[in-house]
Amino acid sequence: MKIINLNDNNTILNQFVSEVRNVEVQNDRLRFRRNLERIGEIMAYEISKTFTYSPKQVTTPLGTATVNTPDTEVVISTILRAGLPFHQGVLRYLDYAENAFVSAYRKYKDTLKFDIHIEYLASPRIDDKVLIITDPMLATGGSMELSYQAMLTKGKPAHIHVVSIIASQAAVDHIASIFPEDRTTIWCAAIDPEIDEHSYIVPGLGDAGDLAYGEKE
Ligand SMILES: O=P(O)(O)OC[C@H]1O[C@H](OP(=O)(O)OP(=O)(O)O)[C@H](O)[C@@H]1O
Ligand SMILES: O=c1cc[nH]c(=O)[nH]1
Ligand SMILES: [Mg+2]
Repeated sequence: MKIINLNDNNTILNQFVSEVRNVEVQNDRLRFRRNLERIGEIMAYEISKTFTYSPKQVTTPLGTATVNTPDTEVVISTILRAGLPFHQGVLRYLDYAENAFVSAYRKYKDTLKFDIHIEYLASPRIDDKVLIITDPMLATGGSMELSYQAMLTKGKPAHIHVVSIIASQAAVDHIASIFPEDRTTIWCAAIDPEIDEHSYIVPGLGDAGDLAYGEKE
């Protein structure tokens, strides 16, 4: 399994990741959502390097040009809520992609214990397509695991890109142990060392869904 941490190279991506983490900046919801989108745009560009391409003829006003364009069939799937702006960023570059939406939320039994509930799935068939599952946060990896299982009711993808912004080391290890080894790539912009007793990533950024859309009741 390939694990690609885009933080290994210094690019402008670091600025956007710094802003979503920063308590002085992250409460500007518009900027927070836009930064998730911008990171999604960069990730889409990086992932596009793995697609298959073939030459096509394009008629210009002055002649004919040959351009290699992608042939890969892509489904972009997102995990509600925090995945929405991230998904939007990825979709902005992969405009021919199909789309899927899964809801996953933590239902707390007490302040520390919770189950993850999947209640909604809207997806096309995914057989033999490239599945990109977007979620900015991978804490325990539980939401990603259950969302992927839900997606499998729609077929068997040719390849799975698990795309996040901040992943805990534990989540990366968990996903590497359960996703198909030869057909999965994990992309992230940071791997953080810990999760706390509430299963939040440390240092992380806090609650991505609340920062994007406001607190839940
Ligand atoms: O790896 P996990 O331990 O499952 O945690 C990560 C999940 O938590 C966040 O969603 P959350 O449950 O907060 O829902 P929200 O997007 O509606 O806020 C995040 O977007 C992931 O889906
Ligand atoms: O650190 C975390 C964990 C779960 N959900 C978040 O938004 N952040
Ligand atoms: Mg949340």
